[in-house]
Amino acid sequence: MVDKSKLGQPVGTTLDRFIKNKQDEFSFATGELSQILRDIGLAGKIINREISRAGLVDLGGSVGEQNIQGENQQKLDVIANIRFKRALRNGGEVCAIVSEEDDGIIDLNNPHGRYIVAIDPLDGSSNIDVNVSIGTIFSVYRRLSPVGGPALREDVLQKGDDQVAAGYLLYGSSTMLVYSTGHGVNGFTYDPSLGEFFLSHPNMKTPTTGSIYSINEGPSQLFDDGVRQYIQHCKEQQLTARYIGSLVGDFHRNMLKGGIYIYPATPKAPNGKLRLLYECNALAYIIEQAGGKATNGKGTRILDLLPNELHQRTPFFIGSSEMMEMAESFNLATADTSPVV
Ligand SMILES: O=P(O)(O)OC[C@H]1O[C@](O)(COP(=O)(O)O)[C@@H](O)[C@@H]1O
Repeated sequence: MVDKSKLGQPVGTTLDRFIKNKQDEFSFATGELSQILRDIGLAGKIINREISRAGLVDLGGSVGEQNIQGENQQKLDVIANIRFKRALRNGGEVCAIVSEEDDGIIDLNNPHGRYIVAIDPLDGSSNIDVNVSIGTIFSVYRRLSPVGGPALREDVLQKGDDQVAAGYLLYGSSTMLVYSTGHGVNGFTYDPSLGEFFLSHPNMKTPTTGSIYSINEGPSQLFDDGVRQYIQHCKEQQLTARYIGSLVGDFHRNMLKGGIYIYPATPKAPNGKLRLLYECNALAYIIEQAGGKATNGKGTRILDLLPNELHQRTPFFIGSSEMMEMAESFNLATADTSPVV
């Protein structure tokens, strides 16, 4: 029975208070990581504002240039990239970031910062003009090189397992910030009237199985036999095909409801489309913290992949644990032995 007296009331704990309470639970915590999460939350609020008025102030459409990935940069891609860099520079804890939108390592002029951030400032941005959900994806690592000097390649080319925090913002029918520092996953919903994120999804867990499979089936004739057979299996089981084509939205829905998301390799794109550092690592960290799995479809955990370049891509299989095991059983049975990374 719904308690009607509570309907419409915001949940009490703000993002700031939650972060502070968590920090107090760890006597060794210095507050630096907390500051980074607050900075990301602040930049997220600004991006949320820009997205919600994009159609009114000519922020839709592309800037007429391509990013390092060869993709058309949208105006909001550029704005989001600037906003996150500025927030993290001003916060002072991050010495460098790597971004899906930039070629190399961006030094933030905080040589004493002990953290690195990898970010996709606005994922799925080709959907902006048609008002579909988009997102920001981020990973936080501790730097390996000595504090005081510039960040090095080894600082940014760490395994997903080395993340100390990761998460995403989803700009959807409501805006959410979901993150983990390795102690479970918590989700916060933005109340625009108060300008605050409130804890709305404490201790998120993904169901062990579900009824949704998400894959762009357009080029399915190019997929490995295993992937094609798994899709056929999903159809025979009468699972529901759901694919927005905007990773954060597809991921978030499946995490809440139970499902699997696949972006496989094709002969033209032997490592798939999605970027290990900016997209896959953070979501793999979140799904594992929520009880699910993420692999490259050939038995290797995403979080075990050691990147050797900033913009490296990987085939991506992520979701509920039982569905992942089933998908891998098809894919591995027909896999060739050539390495995928
Ligand atoms: O159109 P496709 O090939 O299915 O790809 C969709 C995927 O590409 C992405 O849009 C990549 O995002 P960007 O274009 O922002 O890099 C993901 O969000 C999405 O899951």
